[in-house]
Amino acid sequence: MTAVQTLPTLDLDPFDPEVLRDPLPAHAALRDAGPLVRLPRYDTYAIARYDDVRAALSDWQSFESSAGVGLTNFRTETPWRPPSLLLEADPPGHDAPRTVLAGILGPRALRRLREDWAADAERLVSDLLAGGSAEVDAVPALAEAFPLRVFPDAVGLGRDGREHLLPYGDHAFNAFGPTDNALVLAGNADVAEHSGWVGEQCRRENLAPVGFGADIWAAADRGDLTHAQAPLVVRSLLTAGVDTTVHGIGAVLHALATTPGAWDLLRARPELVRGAFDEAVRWESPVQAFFRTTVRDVPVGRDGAVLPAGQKVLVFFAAANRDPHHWTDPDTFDPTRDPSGHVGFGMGIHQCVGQHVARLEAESLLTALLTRVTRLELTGEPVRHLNNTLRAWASLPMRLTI
Ligand code: HEM
Ligand SMILES: C=Cc1ccc(C(=O)O)cc1
Repeated sequence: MTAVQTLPTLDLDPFDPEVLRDPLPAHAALRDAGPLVRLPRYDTYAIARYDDVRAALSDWQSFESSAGVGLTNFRTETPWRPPSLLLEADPPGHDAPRTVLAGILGPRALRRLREDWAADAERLVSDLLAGGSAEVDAVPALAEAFPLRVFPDAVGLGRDGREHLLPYGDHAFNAFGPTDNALVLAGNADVAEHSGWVGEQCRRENLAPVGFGADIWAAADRGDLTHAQAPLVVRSLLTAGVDTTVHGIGAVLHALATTPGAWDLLRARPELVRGAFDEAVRWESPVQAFFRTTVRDVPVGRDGAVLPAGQKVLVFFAAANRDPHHWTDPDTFDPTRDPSGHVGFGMGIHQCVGQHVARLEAESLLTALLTRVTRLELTGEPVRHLNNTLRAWASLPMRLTI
């Protein structure tokens, strides 16, 4: 057994802005250091190798989420908002909300949206190309515009105030990091306003009679949830379901514009579109890492390392998704790769319950673009949007040639 003081140690700050801007060297250093690495900077630990990340995510009994999946330990510190009934819960409490959302967001339930979202995507792309080929910033014009056009309607939100959604989610994802870091402090000024608006939208009377929100409240009427739980489950959709897909779509557009031949390949082989989105989620990992908390002394890896009970440990989805011991040529975006097994949507009981929504949004938009656009290329330097948890683009200057 390797005592904690002899564990590999890195004086690494995963939330340093320069690491957030380019995390790849830090991820490689974490993988190379060992299956379990001490990060004394935050009195925490890191797991970055694919096999060990997958093992930790699959062992919720040893690695719990109910102490929070950020650096804050809910056992000893006050969360900034009431904990999520899914993300920050474990069985048995996690079970009912998860079963309800899995039913509402499952592939079958989404069939009714496929036609509407395809039409919405075609309208958005047609408007962009009304004057022929176009030069756009693909982040606001496509990556933000399409999810914000279809998802709030699918949830059943009213028309007003939707501009709160992105900044609310951005703050929520920052708040999984250190609560005293610059990104969190900058968000604190407006979080009450954004959070207040989001909370209001989760009330039954503010949701449309048809949509994911209404479905959640109907589940409460059936007794599958309590009525007290319903608004928090709606809040999960609003927290997890916007910024993630915006940055997932940003990632796949950037990947397709910068990988020679990829756009032509998808135009010739539209059946590759869904796989290409998952490959982008693997390659970019819009959600980089979440914490777990050890319930008992847990062995990690096969060299005798043991993580003591009660410790926060950062589980790096992004580092696992580029582990050369698991993936061939991991740093290459390859739309013909079979990306199954990637942990960009997590793994195990907390694996993303909205992944089918994300795939349908991406597929709808990409299909509309591939039909009309013969060439997609960058026309300027992309600009990163920094966040403690999200890997994101602030700007993607592009030319869409028809
Ligand atoms: C590209 C888009 C997305 C990415 C990369 C993503 C990523 C993830 C990841 C990594 C997890 C696991 C968290 C953990 O293990 O602690 C997760 C969970 C979750 N996601 Fe997603 N997500 C995306 C889109 C969505 C959407 C569109 C929704 C809602 C419609 C959603 C709702 C959720 C919820 C509620 C959970 C918690 C599940 C549970 O704890 O049982 N996500 N997501
Ligand atoms: C993957 C991110 C995520 C963020 C928030 C929630 C939630 O609030 O339940 C779930 C997932």
